[in-house]
Amino acid sequence: MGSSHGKSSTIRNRSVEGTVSSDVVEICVAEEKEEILHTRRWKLNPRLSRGVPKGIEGELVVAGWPNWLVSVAGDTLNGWLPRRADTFEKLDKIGQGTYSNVYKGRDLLLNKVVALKKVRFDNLDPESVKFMAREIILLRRLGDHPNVIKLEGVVTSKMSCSLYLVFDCMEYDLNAIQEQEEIKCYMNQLLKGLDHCHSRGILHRDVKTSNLLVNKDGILKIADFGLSTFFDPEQSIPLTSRIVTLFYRPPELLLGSNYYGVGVDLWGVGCVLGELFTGKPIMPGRTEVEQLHKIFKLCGSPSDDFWQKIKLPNAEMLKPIEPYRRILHTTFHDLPAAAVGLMDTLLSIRAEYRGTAALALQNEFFTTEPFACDPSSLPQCPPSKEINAKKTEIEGSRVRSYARDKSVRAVPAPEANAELKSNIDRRQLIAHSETWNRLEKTNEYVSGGVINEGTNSSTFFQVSSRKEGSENYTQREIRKEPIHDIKGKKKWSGPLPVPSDKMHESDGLDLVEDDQYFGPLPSASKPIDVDRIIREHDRQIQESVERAKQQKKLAKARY
Ligand SMILES: Nc1ncnc2c1ncn2[C@@H]1O[C@H](COP(=O)(O)OP(=O)(O)OP(=O)(O)O)[C@@H](O)[C@H]1O
Repeated sequence: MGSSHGKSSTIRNRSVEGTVSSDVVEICVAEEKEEILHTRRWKLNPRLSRGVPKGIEGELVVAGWPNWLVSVAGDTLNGWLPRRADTFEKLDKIGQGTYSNVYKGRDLLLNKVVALKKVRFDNLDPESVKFMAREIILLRRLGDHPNVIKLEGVVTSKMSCSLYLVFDCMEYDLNAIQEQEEIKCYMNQLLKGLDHCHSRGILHRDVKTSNLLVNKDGILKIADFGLSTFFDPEQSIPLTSRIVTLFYRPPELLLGSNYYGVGVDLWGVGCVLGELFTGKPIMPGRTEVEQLHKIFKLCGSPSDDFWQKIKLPNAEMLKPIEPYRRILHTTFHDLPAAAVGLMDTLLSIRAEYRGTAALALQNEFFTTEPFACDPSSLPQCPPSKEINAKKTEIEGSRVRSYARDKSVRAVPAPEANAELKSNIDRRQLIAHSETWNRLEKTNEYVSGGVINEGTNSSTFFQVSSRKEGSENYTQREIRKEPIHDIKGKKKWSGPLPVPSDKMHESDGLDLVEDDQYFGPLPSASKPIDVDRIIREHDRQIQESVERAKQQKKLAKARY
């Protein structure tokens, strides 16, 4: 586990409910600024980047790239031409993320089916543009690897002010799988993809089953690099600890470490491995504190020696009163021994014991029978992603069998929603801090084209409770579903206010309207009050947690 360096140790005042005080976030913001600087350092390193010689910027703009994108991702665009919107035909909607809608499309030039990820930008929010540009930079750096989603191109369009990322179109999400040979096959591909990312100096930082996509040939590709970052293998540059979807977040991040490496992704791989065997997330915490508690209950709590040596910001407050024994092997006694062996390594509390993706590929799990099957022999399980997208409205693809259980009753979970809100705000915050950083450092306002979809966060969490089963590792399950059905009608917004829930399903024509002209951007007229956003954010979470507590009390009193 990384140690705390310098200013991180000044982080304090973290409340037990998992809310974060503004000074904590201030430091996180500062660290994210460092991270962005780090990214710049990588960009400027001639070994890692071609850089944009003077004059090339002009050429890029002449080539049709919008100014705003050239200014933040110029070197990455070098050698690329923007694709015209009318060279694609938009077909069905096949997915929806917090920040994007994903459509199946046809590349009319190559006569090939592709996925078009339409990225939403908040109104007058150029920092979101920069955030997105970072995703493009990372994806281009990753290049072409069979197990990493390939960015085939970028499409820009004037009228709708949208940006589309073009990817290979994948047919399936990674569902629960029964056969060991199949799980080995997918895990093998996942680790190869991850090894490629790490060897290119990139941490994914959001490894989870829903970000692992599979095509009809059984090829798994790691997708969604929206939270990814460049990293320093020596772990000398601080990174934010507020990333990775909660269920898959490693203990060092929950304890507030800002110096971490490949271990954060390997922890996620361990969670995915368990989930593929059991069919549900193995540690579904609802808050950061509960997540850490679940981790300690399953993986054991660290020794006193560890707590004494560790200098992580939240360590003191989060140390369990009673130590927990590691019960991974007993909990998963039904699973093949080699699988639990690999989980045991990947789910090490100490990040350095998790090893690397390359080492995991040599694990006994892969070298003993039954061996991984060939991707081409994997069963082609219907439904396709289009059907899946529709099905998601009702039951959510990864928990289908679970949802069929009559005893499952969906109840809104304020804490879970608070967590989601927190995640959404976090990305927003990172984006804000990024701009703020630039404004402070260069005294320059971002200019360029604002892409405004008028939409914002648009997913919700639903917590399903069921009768406790024999497994002691999961009593509750949280499903993530789109708020909108496939026709774009709002289903249920959950208790949290969604800032803007307009959906632009009718913007399907924007891909065939005209070329890539972007007018000048309105400049940011007013600095963003990051503190205010953070205070408001913390207050909302606190309120949600309080409400949840009240509800629990009331429910107890009733029975
Ligand atoms: N290349 C692809 N082929 C098929 N479907 C895809 C592809 N890329 C994304 N999707 C679908 O769209 C969904 C959203 O995509 P993605 O996760 O990249 O968006 P996001 O806005 O970054 O989401 P998140 O909320 O996970 O951060 C995915 O869960 C997946 O189902």
